[in-house]
Amino acid sequence: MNYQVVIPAAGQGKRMNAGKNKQFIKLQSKPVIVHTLKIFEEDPHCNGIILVINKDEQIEFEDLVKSYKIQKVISIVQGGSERQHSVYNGLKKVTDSEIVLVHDGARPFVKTTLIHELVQTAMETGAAVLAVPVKDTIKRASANLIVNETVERSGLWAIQTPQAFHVSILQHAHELALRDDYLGTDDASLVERIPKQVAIVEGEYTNIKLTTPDDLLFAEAILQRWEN
Ligand SMILES: Nc1ccn([C@@H]2O[C@H](COP(=O)(O)OP(=O)(O)OP(=O)(O)O)[C@@H](O)[C@H]2O)c(=O)n1
Ligand SMILES: C[C@](O)(CO)[C@H](O)COP(=O)(O)O
Repeated sequence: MNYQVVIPAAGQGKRMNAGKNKQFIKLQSKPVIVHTLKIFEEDPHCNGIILVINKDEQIEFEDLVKSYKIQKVISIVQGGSERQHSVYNGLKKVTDSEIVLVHDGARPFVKTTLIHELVQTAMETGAAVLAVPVKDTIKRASANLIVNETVERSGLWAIQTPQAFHVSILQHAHELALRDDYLGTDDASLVERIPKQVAIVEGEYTNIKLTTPDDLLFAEAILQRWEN
C-alpha cells in the first residue's frame, strides 16, 4: 500500500487575489503548503513527495521544507504554465513506486484514512479519485445569464484530490494528452480518455481546495473545529 505523491504547488493563485502564491498564506501560523506536506510526511505509507513549484519561489519552498523538517521530499521540480504540465513534470521524478497520487498543494485538509482507502482502490482498479456528491441544484446558462436547463443532479460528483493511479497508467494518459494537445482540469480526465475506468471513493466536504478568499474562512473554521 505504499505510494509516492506529486504535489503541484506552482500556480499563481489568481482567484485568491492575495498578491502572492496562495501556498504561502498562513493558516493558524503555518503556510498552506506546510499543512499539506505534513499530511504526507506523517503517513507511514508515503515514501516520497515530489513538490512542483515556480522557479522564482524555489528558495522560499526549500526554506519551508527545511524549517518544518519535511524529510520525505525526494524532488523539487519546476512547474509548467498549466496544472497539467506541472503534474507531468513531477510525474517524471517518481521512482520505485507502483502507485502515484496527485494532490493539490492547495488542499490542506484531506484525511489519512481516506488516502488509504483511495490507494487501496487504485491498487485494485488502476485509477481512483476522491469525490463528494453534488449538493446544489446545477443549471446550465448562456453567456447573458439566462438559464438554459436544470441539470439532473443524481449521479453528479464534485471531484477532489488526491487522485491515485498505477504509475504506468498516469504516464500513458499524460503522454496521450500531450500528443493530442488535450488540456484537462484534473488528472483523471486524462485517464478517462485512454479510455480507462476511474473509480470514485466517497470523500468529505471538508477536503476543500483553497481557491477564492472566502475559502480561507472555511479553512480557519475547519482547523478550529479539529483543534477542539
Ligand atoms: N500551472 C500550475 C497551475 C496550478 N498548479 C497547482 O495546482 C493546484 C490547483 O490549482 P488552482 O487551485 O487552480 O491554483 P492556482 O493555479 O494557483 O489558482 P488560480 O487558477 O486562481 O491562479 C494548486 O496547488 C496550484 O498551485 C500548478 O502546480 N501549476
Ligand atoms: C484537480 C482539481 O482540484 C479537482 O477538483 C481541480 O479540477 C483543479 O481545478 P482548478 O481549475 O485548478 O481549480
